[in-house]
Amino acid sequence: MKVTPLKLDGARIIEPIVHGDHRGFFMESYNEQVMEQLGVKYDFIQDNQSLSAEPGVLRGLHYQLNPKAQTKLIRVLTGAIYDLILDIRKSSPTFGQWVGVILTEYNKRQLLVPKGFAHGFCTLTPNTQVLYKVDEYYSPENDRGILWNDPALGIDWPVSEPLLSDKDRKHPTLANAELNFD
Ligand SMILES: Cc1cn([C@H]2C[C@H](O)[C@@H](COP(=O)(O)OP(=O)(O)O[C@H]3O[C@H](C)C(=O)[C@H](O)[C@H]3O)O2)c(=O)[nH]c1=O
Repeated sequence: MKVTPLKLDGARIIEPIVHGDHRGFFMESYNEQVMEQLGVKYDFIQDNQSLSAEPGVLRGLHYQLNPKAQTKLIRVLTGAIYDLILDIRKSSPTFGQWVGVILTEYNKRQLLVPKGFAHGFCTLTPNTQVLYKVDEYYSPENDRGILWNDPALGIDWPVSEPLLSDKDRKHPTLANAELNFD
């Protein structure tokens, strides 16, 4: 397993070892001991899965407020996504900065999103299934979002008119978002 830090402190790309043979492949998609040896120790307690039927579906940008903030470990089971994280830690030198990565069923890359980040993705293929682990339970009362196309962020999404949930159409901009991350 390989861990590569991203430019936003705490965010990392995780690449598992893939054992290919004439039948296909096998991989340990998650191994707590190996992750801990690589300095990635989290107590994940919930697995999530979403299916997006069409390319151009955009889910995000989501986060949960403290004390229910979530670390997320995201991977793609089928299809491909442009996965994006936004630093919303007010004291961070990279506050308001974002990074996007391509996760696919073929590159098998995983994105580790620490607490204090908003997260979202845009699907690049039909029938895209995303799996992710979180270390805090879902908390609707602490569920918040930031507008996907907030002009102040200048996010370079691979789609201009995404398919959004009603909820995701109505999030505030970062400047007006409720934040409680140091
Ligand atoms: C997140 C979550 C949602 N739900 C229910 C609430 C709604 O009735 C339904 C769909 O929820 P939502 O529209 O928030 O799902 P997504 O738009 O895919 O959002 C998710 O995907 C983006 C990219 C994220 O990063 C978030 O973790 C997560 O919010 O599932 C649950 O029952 N448990 C949960 O943990």
